Amino acid sequence: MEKIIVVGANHAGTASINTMLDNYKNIDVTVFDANSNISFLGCGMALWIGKQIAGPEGLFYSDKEQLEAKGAKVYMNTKIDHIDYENKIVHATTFDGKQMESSYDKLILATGSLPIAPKIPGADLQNVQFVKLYQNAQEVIDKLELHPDIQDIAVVGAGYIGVELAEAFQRNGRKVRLIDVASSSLSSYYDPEFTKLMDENLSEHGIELHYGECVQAIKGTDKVESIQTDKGEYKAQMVILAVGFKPNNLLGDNHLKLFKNGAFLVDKTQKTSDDSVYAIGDCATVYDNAIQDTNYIALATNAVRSGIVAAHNVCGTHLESLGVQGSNGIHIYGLSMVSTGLSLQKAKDYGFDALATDYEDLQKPAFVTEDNQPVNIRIVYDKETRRILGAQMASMYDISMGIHMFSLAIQEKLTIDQLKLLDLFFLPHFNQPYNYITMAALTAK
Ligand SMILES: Cc1cc2nc3c(=O)[nH]c(=O)nc-3n(C[C@H](O)[C@H](O)[C@H](O)COP(=O)(O)OP(=O)(O)OC[C@H]3O[C@@H](n4cnc5c(N)ncnc54)[C@H](O)[C@@H]3O)c2cc1C
Ligand SMILES: NC(=O)C1=CN([C@@H]2O[C@H](COP(=O)(O)OP(=O)(O)OC[C@H]3O[C@@H](n4cnc5c(N)ncnc54)[C@H](O)[C@@H]3O)[C@@H](O)[C@H]2O)C=CC1
Repeated sequence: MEKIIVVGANHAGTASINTMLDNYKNIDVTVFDANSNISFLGCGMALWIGKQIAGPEGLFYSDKEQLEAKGAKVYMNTKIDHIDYENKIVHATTFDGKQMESSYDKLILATGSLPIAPKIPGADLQNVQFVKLYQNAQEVIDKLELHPDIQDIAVVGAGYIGVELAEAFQRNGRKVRLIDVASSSLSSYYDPEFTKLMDENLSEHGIELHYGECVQAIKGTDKVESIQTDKGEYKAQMVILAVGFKPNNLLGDNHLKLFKNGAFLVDKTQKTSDDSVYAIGDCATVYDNAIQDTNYIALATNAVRSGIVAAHNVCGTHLESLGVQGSNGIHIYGLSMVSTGLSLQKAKDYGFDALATDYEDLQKPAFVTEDNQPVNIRIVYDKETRRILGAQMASMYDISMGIHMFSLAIQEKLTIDQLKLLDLFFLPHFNQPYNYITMAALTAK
């Protein structure tokens, strides 16, 4: 019987374990996770802090018992310290400090990512918080409930986590300052024409924006009292550090080949440079269809799909990943923004001779007065090949489903010209006969 070990049972690991156990017999699956819980949906953290959901109960979709009921052996609170790749043995420390080892035929690394820790004085003060695990969210919430004197919260990093938490803390009644070195929020996902909409939205709801500011120190005696940037010092009784993720490659041991940011380099079957070892989720690279090359994009959606792909390959069915576009979305005070592929700025940074076509219109014909909102769309494409490289959409209307089509367009290497006459249905309840997608494509240079 083939012995498979999975290290890490969060989104990527759980997807691979379920796929193996649901589809294959005669396999022996052993799982190790250093944490006490699995499958926490981090996206729910902001909703929980902002009191938009009652509590964290619904934010888990799997656990040790469910995986064991399917036949896996699951060791929680058990950290793999070292892997002997030559003899195919993992060495672990259990929750009660005991050492154990286990051998494998195939190994799946799903060790995820770690929050980047900015190297600044004061980062070890009380109430300086990372926000990745369920326990992190619980700690923040406990502190907010127990310490009403925490009134000023500085959120460092205006990426996805920072923006979502800024809204959450403001909804929780706190004064929020959002600090980023970049000149806007969400700068790696959207162009300024779109981030402007988000930043106006945040400002209108009382979030104080401090962009183009570099954090130099967090100050206080035991607890945080203020945060110092190159442009000013701001009161803060809590500081959230959300400046991105780095791949957790600690088990690579100079044995596995790494991508430039340290992620385990994998092929389209999720196999690493060692034939017996696969890597999935945030610890691994992805194939990025927008740039048609290897890349690193940390998202739960990628984690789940890469887990499915690895599971089939490990169990003997050849399956290649289709690649990803980094499709993502955010919803802040009713404003929905979705994007896929490259922004115009990013496309240029990658060396594309890129153009963008923009369009703004109402979602539905003007005679529809109910729930009819303006929509902004930008489609980014390559000037020479006309290949669609990315798309961004923003509206107070729920335009989220539209971006999936652009995700597929990038995956299938469609051109902006093919989009011009694409059959898109029309019904006034939903859209316009000359809808903004068609119009953006038709008006592309
Ligand atoms: C606040 C927040 C909101 C987010 N919102 C979204 C969203 O809306 N949409 C989206 O697509 N993505 C979102 N993400 C990103 C998403 O959570 C990650 O991409 C996803 O968690 C990656 O899953 P993973 O299983 O690869 O890694 P991780 O979630 O990092 O899990 C890795 C697992 O490996 C275990 N592990 C690590 N090392 C060892 C070891 N040595 N021994 C044993 N076990 C080990 C850890 O305990 C952990 O359980 C969000 C993240 C956060 C923090
Ligand atoms: N809705 C979604 O899809 C969500 C996705 N995620 C994913 O989780 C991962 C981690 O999210 P984030 O931590 O928000 O990363 P991020 O990459 O989205 O944003 C990090 C931000 O920190 C800024 N930054 C970097 N160094 C800084 C410094 N020293 N000082 C101030 N600002 C600094 C960057 O300019 C950037 O705006 C990302 O891959 C993200 O896509 C997280 C939350 C929600």
